[in-house]
Amino acid sequence: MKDFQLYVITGEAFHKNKELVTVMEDAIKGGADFIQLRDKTSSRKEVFEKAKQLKELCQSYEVPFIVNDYIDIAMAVDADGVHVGQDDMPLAHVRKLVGDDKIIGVSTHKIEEALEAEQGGADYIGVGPIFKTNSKEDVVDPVTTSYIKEIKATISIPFVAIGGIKTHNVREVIEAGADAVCVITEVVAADDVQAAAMRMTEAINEAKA
Ligand SMILES: Cc1ncc(COP(=O)(O)OP(=O)(O)O)c(N)n1
Ligand SMILES: Cc1nc(C(=O)O)sc1CCOP(=O)(O)O
Ligand SMILES: [Mg+2]
Repeated sequence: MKDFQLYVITGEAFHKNKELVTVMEDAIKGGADFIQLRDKTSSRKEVFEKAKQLKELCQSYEVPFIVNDYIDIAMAVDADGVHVGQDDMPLAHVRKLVGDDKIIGVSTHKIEEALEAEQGGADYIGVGPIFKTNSKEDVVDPVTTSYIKEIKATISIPFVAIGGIKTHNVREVIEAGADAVCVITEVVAADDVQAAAMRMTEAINEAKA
């Protein structure tokens, strides 16, 4: 899996008057280097159609494309991978279904979950929520940036910090040890999505410098 630093997840509820593909293309133009389709409300048929479009978009920019929750749809559109949570199918079975060449990301909120995902063969883990977020309904309490330090000291596979990350607080997240951050609203809810992604990319690069 190639390195990434700005992972952007779709959030159509936050850009009601703009097309999904336009928003995600603007995010990529602004520096998003990993994309996930996350859709909790559409029919499976609609999710499949969106996945097909985003796969084509991401492929044209050589940006990995991940599907949240729907392993079958990820496979059907030949996505680069899937993202699963703690309540989804166990990792070993996801791996059996998708094969060794696909990326599997696993959400984690505590060290035991992170170690289990690493030992089970996840390619990366999501670590969060770092800060308070309103973008996910069934979210646990913030793990805070000090937890990033703990993860960094414990885990060897790539991890991405997620939850309430904004341009104004991303420095804290990077300084705590994250190499990559994942956002929904900070990018997709912006009036100018490309500019928002560029601001986030610059803030990450400045914090890493
Ligand atoms: C990169 C990344 N990290 C965490 C999540 C959350 O996934 P999950 O726990 O499966 O919850 P839902 O997103 O399905 O509500 C994620 N999607 N991506
Ligand atoms: C989808 C998701 N998963 C989280 C986790 O902690 O696993 S937090 C989150 C929402 C992230 O959205 P925003 O950048 O708008 O806060
Ligand atoms: Mg999920």
